[in-house]
Amino acid sequence: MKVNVHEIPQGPRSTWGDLLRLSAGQPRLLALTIAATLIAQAGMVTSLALGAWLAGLALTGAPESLWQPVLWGMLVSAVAGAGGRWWQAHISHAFAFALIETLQVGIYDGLERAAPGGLSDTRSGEQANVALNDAQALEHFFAHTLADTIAAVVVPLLALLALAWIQPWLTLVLLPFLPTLTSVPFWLGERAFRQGREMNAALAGLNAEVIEGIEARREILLFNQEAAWRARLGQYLARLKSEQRRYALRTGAEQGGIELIQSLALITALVASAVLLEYQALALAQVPLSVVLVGAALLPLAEVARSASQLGAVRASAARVLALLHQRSPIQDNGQRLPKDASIEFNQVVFAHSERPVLQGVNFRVETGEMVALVGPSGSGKTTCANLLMRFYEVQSGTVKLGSEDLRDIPLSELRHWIAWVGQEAYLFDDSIEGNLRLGKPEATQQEIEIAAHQAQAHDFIQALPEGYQTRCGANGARLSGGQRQRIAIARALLSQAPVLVMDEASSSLDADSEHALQQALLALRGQYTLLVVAHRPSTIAQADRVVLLQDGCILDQGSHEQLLHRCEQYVQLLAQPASA
Ligand SMILES: Nc1ncnc2c1ncn2[C@@H]1O[C@H](COP(=O)(O)OP(=O)(O)OP(=O)(O)O)[C@@H](O)[C@H]1O
Repeated sequence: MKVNVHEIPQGPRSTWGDLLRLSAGQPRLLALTIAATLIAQAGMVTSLALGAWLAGLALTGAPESLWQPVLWGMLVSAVAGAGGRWWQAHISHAFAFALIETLQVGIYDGLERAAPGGLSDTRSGEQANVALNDAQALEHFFAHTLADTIAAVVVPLLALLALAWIQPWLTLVLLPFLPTLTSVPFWLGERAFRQGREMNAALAGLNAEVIEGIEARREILLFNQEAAWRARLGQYLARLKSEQRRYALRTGAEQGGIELIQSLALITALVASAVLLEYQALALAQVPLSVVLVGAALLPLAEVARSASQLGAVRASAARVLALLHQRSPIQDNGQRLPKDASIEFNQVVFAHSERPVLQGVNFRVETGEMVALVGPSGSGKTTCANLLMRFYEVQSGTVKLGSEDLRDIPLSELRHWIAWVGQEAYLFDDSIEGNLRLGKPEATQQEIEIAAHQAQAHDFIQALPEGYQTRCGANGARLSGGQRQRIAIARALLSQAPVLVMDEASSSLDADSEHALQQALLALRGQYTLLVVAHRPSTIAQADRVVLLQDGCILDQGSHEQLLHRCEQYVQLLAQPASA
């Protein structure tokens, strides 16, 4: 049985509860982990207890016939303990990895639900930190802390019962120390959580800074900012160091407290044994065994208390992972209807980014098979229209329709089948060109791939590359030119066979060949697809059946290129500005 991570209840009170519920999703592995931990601890304690018992008997002249069976008993239980320890290492990690796998899937689902709007304020390095470091921090909790805690209840309990059977006073003198010992991590529990949270935040900030520095290394070099970047890294490192120091000081104080209580308990038990010996309430032969049982009652608890003093960081990691698991999608996906055709309609669309108005009552239509160019000054809201059509964001009022159906009534997966999107900076994976194209249709035949590449005017340049379709693109297509990247992105979109193509034309300048090839590609697609192009180049705009001119989030005019040239002064001015249309 696997727990659905989305069903885990929300709220700060339930961090540990949520982790326990998650653990219960793997009952077999959890039971085996506990069993292995118990065998490991019981084997070790039994072996020591038998040795101590034999030593006690030897003090009073035990019969030699006992030696051999007891030695065998010690050997068997020591081997069982060692086997249990080996099995525990194996099974506890299998248990932890099964849970981490569930969590990782939940984390990626959460990141996907939040993308691309919900996490725009979170740096990718911080998101990576949750997906990798925080999830791994929980591995330690599942693999070690959980089963050890359960064993730390069972083994000391059995040891105390055995001690009570030998001499009840020894159990009684130990009793007050046990809850005191286990309560140490709770004394500063909230502080540990706060410190863990700050330490994780500092680490995530450092990760984000390093990743941003790697991504922007060209800009850092070009603007001579290496020293400034190193100084920023230094600040993040200093913050991390100070948080780690604070965390280590508190952990150290807690561990010192644990050592002290453990020593006091041991001293009390030894003094009590001496007094009981004095008053002949304890036989000399029982002393070694009692000492071992006192250790068996104290040590597992002290061990768990010691590892619990490290749980602040684990709880902080858990809180971040759980927050991501509970991340709600800003987009509701409960539509049931299918588009009737490939037409697009914006009807009185209003949209704001964090209360900053972007679109203010936008109306326009794109008929099936028509090519419409969305133009306007930078920041006028063109890309936002494309994002709303892809339902990356939700309109605040008005409607966006595809095939006469409100987008909110169409299942998202269906919408993605109907609309293919080519962004300004479409991401290419560090895979072969063919691998990148297959993202559009994983099961595509070589012939389908080549037809799409032909349509996107990409086939010839791909063939000319040393390894053709098997050429690696480099991280984010670094080995290709801007024009080549965009043509591969178009081919990938065409391969998906969606009848609507939304293209955010690259605003950066392209070389003449690439520009010509892109124009040819668009010409070839005209009439076959419904094309909505966020256009920046006069050559693209001139190809469109109609042009929609946006300014400050409103439609200023719409009509054919020629009509606007004749009647709209702002349109003429916009076209006159180089690469800003
Ligand atoms: N994630 C965001 N958060 C806040 N504001 C945003 C966000 N994305 C865009 N904006 C703002 O919304 C407005 C419209 O942006 P949009 O990208 O739609 O403009 P555009 O017309 O496509 O510009 P360009 O031609 O420069 O790409 C701009 O003022 C921009 O600053």
